[in-house]
Amino acid sequence: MTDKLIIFDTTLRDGEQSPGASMTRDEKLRIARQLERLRVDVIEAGFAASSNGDFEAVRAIAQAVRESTVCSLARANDRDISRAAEALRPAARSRIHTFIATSELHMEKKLRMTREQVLEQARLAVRFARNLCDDIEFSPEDGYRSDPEFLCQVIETVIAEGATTINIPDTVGYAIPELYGHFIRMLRERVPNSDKAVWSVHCHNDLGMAVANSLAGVKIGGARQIECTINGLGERAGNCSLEEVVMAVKTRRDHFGLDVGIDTHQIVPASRMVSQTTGFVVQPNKAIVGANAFAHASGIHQDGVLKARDTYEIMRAEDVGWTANKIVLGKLSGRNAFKQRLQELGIEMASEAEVNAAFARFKDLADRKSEIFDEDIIALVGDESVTAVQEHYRLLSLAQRSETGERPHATIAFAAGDVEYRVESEGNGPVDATLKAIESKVCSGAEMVLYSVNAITSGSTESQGEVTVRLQHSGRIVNGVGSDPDIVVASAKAYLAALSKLQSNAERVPAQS
Ligand SMILES: CC(=O)SCCNC(=O)CCNC(=O)[C@H](O)C(C)(C)COP(=O)(O)OP(=O)(O)OC[C@H]1O[C@@H](n2cnc3c(N)ncnc32)[C@H](O)[C@@H]1OP(=O)(O)O
Ligand SMILES: CC(C)C(=O)C(=O)O
Repeated sequence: MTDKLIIFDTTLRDGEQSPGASMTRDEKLRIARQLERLRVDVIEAGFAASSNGDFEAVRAIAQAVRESTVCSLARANDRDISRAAEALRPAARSRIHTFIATSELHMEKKLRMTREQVLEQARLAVRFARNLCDDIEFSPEDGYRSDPEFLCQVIETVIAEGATTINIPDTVGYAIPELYGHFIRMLRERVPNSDKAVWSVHCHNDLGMAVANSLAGVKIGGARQIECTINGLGERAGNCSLEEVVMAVKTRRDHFGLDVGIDTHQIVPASRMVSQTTGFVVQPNKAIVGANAFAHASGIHQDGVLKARDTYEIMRAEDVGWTANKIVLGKLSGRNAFKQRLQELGIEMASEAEVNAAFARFKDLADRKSEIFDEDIIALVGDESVTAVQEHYRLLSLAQRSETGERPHATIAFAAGDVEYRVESEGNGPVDATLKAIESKVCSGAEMVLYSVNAITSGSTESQGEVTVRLQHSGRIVNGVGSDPDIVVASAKAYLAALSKLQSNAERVPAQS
């Protein structure tokens, strides 16, 4: 048994089976390149026989990816397997993954086949696939709910035909960690030729236990491959999440004693890419990749983390691809976190009494506002000039043109202090064109981390639109809000307001890295 745990990513196959997560060839290719940067061992690129589009996606990935093994799923029949082999032909390393259900329920009700027929079809499928590819994975679908006696017979047969990986799916997420772990172990002990294949686990999250079940399959069962997806995407409630399982094995190496080849710094970029591509938002409290996974909002924790990060952090945010952990100031924050933020903003208070007075104002504000931004703190420490310079950039006029089939175009006049500018730009949409035009002159280099639109008077189309723009630059975050019945105008106002704050902060507070 090796000490290496193989990470088999199926975001592009099982992940794509999430209703609404369908991806184009180019989107899949982009994600596959990121999975290669993440250094996953196997990329299940799709189900080549399912459509011409998926065939092309698998082929494009097989052509582009050099470091990871590229795999296609195929039913246990010659047509599916031939399509998979054809799509995978350009790959440097390829795998055919064939499957057939072995539970009584699936065989009788779905396949309408007897045990003997399923056993024979599995045997013939693996034999056929093995003539086309050296690396063959076999999955007895609904394996966990299958009769162990029959399952062992099927597995022994396919290993004898040349299957190199045996994957035991908990297709419907019915397993419990300890039971699943012992199930895998029992199979490995009972199948006479079990040591001729790598054993793999594939768990679904219907009861929220996909990660725990996979880890039990490894620890108790001795599996050495985990099938998983970025952000836990997948059929129904999803699959075992790659980021969680990888960081569990790495963080608790003392328990698992296994190596994984993943470059963990690529985890957050991969998570963002999958989320942006599929439109599946990552919940803030999601382990590893959620926005709050390394954020501290309560005073006692903030105090601990500021003194020694490991008081409340078992992993480093930077190690999974975040730029840093976060101290979020709000009503539960304490004096130490507040003082630290003052220091970061370059604000020096004359005495402890002044700090205490500012802290009292901060708590008061925090009772009314859920998150306190840097500009709030600057304002509450008593500098009246903030309001005056916030108006540095002002919208004078805006004209924009968008027509079906043409790129939207915006022309803007705005003032920066006493100077007036007139700028224009094209963009993906009218708002994009407008903000690009402004940025072409201001050259702030700020990153937009939030853009949101709300109807502020009523829910109808006649209401005023309120746009909030959040910009980040040199470790500083500012919000700009603008309202107007025309949301393009509201967007321009919000963007200029945020730029004004950035500009005023930059002037008054020395930028820090
Ligand atoms: C647990 C899993 O995640 S398995 C993977 C699930 N993923 C997908 O199904 C996505 C891709 N699927 C598809 O594009 C289509 O279902 C296709 C192209 C595979 C098949 O489409 P169709 O030929 O129209 O069949 P349809 O999907 O309606 O039914 C599936 C057929 O495959 C059979 N089948 C199901 N699994 C297998 C298998 N592993 N091996 C062989 N045959 C199988 C079913 O019994 C059924 O046969 P029938 O038509 O004789 O009743
Ligand atoms: C094809 C197999 C591995 C599968 O996705 C499942 O059983 O969930």
